[in-house]
Amino acid sequence: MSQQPDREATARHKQAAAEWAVEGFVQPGMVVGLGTGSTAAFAVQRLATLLAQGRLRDVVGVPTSRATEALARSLGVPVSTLEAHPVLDVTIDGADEVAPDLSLIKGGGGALLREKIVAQASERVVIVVDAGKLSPVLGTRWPVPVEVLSFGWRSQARFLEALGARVTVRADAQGEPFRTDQGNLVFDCAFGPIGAPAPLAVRLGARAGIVGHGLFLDLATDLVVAGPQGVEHRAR
Ligand SMILES: O=C(CO)[C@H](O)[C@H](O)COP(=O)(O)O
Repeated sequence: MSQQPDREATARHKQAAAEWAVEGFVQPGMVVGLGTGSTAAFAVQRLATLLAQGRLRDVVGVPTSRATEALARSLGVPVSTLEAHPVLDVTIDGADEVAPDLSLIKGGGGALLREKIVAQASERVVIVVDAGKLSPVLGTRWPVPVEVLSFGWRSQARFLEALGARVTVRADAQGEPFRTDQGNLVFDCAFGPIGAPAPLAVRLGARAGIVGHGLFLDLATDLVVAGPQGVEHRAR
């Protein structure tokens, strides 16, 4: 079987989830966190369409990355900052892996730190995914991205290996070390299935030099997942 139809179906499901979330959760006058990645991009596009059609008004977006900011601006979605809007009504963002309790692995696009800051400032965090992102246990499908300061990065790699991770320094399309919007490195840390993500998150959060990690625990309030059977909404 060719891979192409699967990719097309996945893209359709991402789009369906994102559009459902925008239509279901964004109201006139809201401040909306704009996630990063291909699924979140569908949400930004839908927001732009509804604004252009006059079916939504007075909405302002707070982007989670430079890429999302550029996309929103190019589509005419008004953008602002977390400094100007420290409390957001809702954020719509994608994820790499979603466990049944709506804990997440995020950061496949490298925007994990800003995504978590924006999510923590949001009253509602709506995660939009295709059904292929669902997982019984975090770490089964995806490594945990960890954002690391360049200073002393080898020490952080050793620390992460001591925690049981197989560490890969993320590279960009040119084969150079990938840099986040903050200029930091990303280590993709394959722990395998993570039975107890909360203690791991505490260890990662306590380590100087680690500036962020992709374990998003107790943050998502809603999941919108689309697959061959249609769109499903789950609230935590
Ligand atoms: O966390 C993210 C970016 O840092 C993305 O939301 C995540 O990687 C999912 O991406 P996509 O929607 O392209 O599958």
